Amino acid sequence: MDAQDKKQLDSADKVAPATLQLGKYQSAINAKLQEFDARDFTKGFWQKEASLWVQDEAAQQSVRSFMGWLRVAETMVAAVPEIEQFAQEVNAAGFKHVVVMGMGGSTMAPIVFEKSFPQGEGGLPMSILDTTNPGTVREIEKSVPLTETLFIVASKSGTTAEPLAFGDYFYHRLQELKGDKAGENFVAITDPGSKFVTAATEQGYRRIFLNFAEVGGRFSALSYFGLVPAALYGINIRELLDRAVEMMRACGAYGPVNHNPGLELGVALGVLAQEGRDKLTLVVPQSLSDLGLWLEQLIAESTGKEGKGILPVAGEPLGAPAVYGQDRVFVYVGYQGKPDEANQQKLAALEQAGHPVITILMADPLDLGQEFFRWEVATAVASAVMQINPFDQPNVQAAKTATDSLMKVVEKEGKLPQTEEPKVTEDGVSYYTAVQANTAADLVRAFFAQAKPGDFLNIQAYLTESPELNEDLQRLRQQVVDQLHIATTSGYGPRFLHSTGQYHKGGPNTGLFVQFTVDHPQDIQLPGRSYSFGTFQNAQAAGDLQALHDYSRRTLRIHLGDNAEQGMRTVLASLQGAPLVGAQA
Ligand SMILES: O=P(O)(O)OC[C@H]1O[C@H](O)[C@H](O)[C@@H](O)[C@@H]1O
Repeated sequence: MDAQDKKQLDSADKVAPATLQLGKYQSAINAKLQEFDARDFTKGFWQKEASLWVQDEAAQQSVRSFMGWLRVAETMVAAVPEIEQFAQEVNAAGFKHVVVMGMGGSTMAPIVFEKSFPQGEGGLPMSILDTTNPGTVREIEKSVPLTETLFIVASKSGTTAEPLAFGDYFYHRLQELKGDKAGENFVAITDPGSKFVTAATEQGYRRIFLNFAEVGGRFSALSYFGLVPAALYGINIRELLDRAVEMMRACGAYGPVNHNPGLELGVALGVLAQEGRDKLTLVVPQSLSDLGLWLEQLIAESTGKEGKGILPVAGEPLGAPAVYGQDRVFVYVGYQGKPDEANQQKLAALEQAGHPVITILMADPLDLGQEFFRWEVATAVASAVMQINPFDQPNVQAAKTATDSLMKVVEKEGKLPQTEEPKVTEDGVSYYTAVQANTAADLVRAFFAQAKPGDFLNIQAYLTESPELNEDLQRLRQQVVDQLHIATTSGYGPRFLHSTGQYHKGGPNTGLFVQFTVDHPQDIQLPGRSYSFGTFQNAQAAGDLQALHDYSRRTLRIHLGDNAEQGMRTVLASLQGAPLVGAQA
């Protein structure tokens, strides 16, 4: 063993330990690891050899141009003083709150930071806005002291419709309060040369952080997109990065492949997916409940294309072996020395029953720096096993294009077009789907009767997130897992459009999609535009539904009227009485 091998092994010993209990899949995974070893895979990986993923020249060019994340943690170590100084300046200027506004990769890491860490010493409270839902926009607006709030508009491309709308809305509000000094309260994080740089400069933004063109959104947690909000929230970003760099060394090009934490995990996930274990079911303690949002985007958007993919399943209630099909791999991410008895016992039973179970135990939340990097490598490696380009999202655009056409109609006619008649309307709730039945209960049952082993349910909630609604959605998921034995995922729209939405349209056609929409009696008008947040959100729902239909997906849209909670209760009540029965394989 030479010095470089030894250094890499030392780093592998220092990172959070992972245990991979792979049962009967171990031999296939070992064989793939040996094959990769024989091909010098890790060397090629670090040299950005695009042929490891794809053979087409244009796709190879895309792979090569989005591998900046490999070294971004190291690069960002040098930027720590600049970011920390900025955080001090913000404090000194008297700011009391931070709101980060953006979609997908531009806000997922801040969401994880805010949920997984306590607010740090000298840090500011932080909220994240990543929805066009007028109820949520209003809640955030009411909960912060506007003139003492720093608004971060985060968008890599600088062209994403939502962050630009959030920026416009709050800039206008601040102009009402501070006149031409509004820009003092605004910060941009974007790529060099984006159109947004010009707009933010014109609006007198306090600061514009330029990120790196070669770092894709979902691989940007350890760049300015994650680190500026983290520092403002009071997280020790130097330590976070040091730990990420340790993981980077452990995942290096030297040393044995089976001691390379990212490679080992990625090969396991890729081979398991090929063997039909393609539902990566994440289990976490409550304090890490939002890690799943970040992982969902990374894994679903990177692997969910060309009819293939790994489906991340986050936030699903963990059950006994009898409720699961043969399509799962369970991954527990938690903390050393913090026993999580209930989950651990269930996972032990699942392992006994032959399900693959992977366990990663961090020392404390700062180890998330490591985990971001481990999972980025693992996702890229799994994509190589599956022979797909992990860095594009070819099917996300479909929903955006359909939404844009609908918004053109709104601009002309003042409202969204009515495209489809409901199959059933009961108690103010309307149901739209291709299947036939006369009552709401029968229609929903008929929709679920299409479920086959290996399918999954995806709940799409274009609603105001609330604890009550979260509980209702969990009940629905629980019923589906228990009675149909299929995986269930759930997301608030439009957040998931920039995350798992890629898999929904680009992955295998195994999804049953239930979309919840609502009227917005208390809407918010967007300044300088002919539409409101509520219309925008409903156009996004309708646009994605259109895209799902274009990809021949099975959908059920449930319009809850103007009271989401009440409508949801009606829907859940219609599911009581008899169990749901799916189709045979
Ligand atoms: O950061 P932005 O350019 O605004 O992009 C935000 C998000 O939107 C897109 O739709 C992509 O699917 C995501 O990968 C991306 O993270």
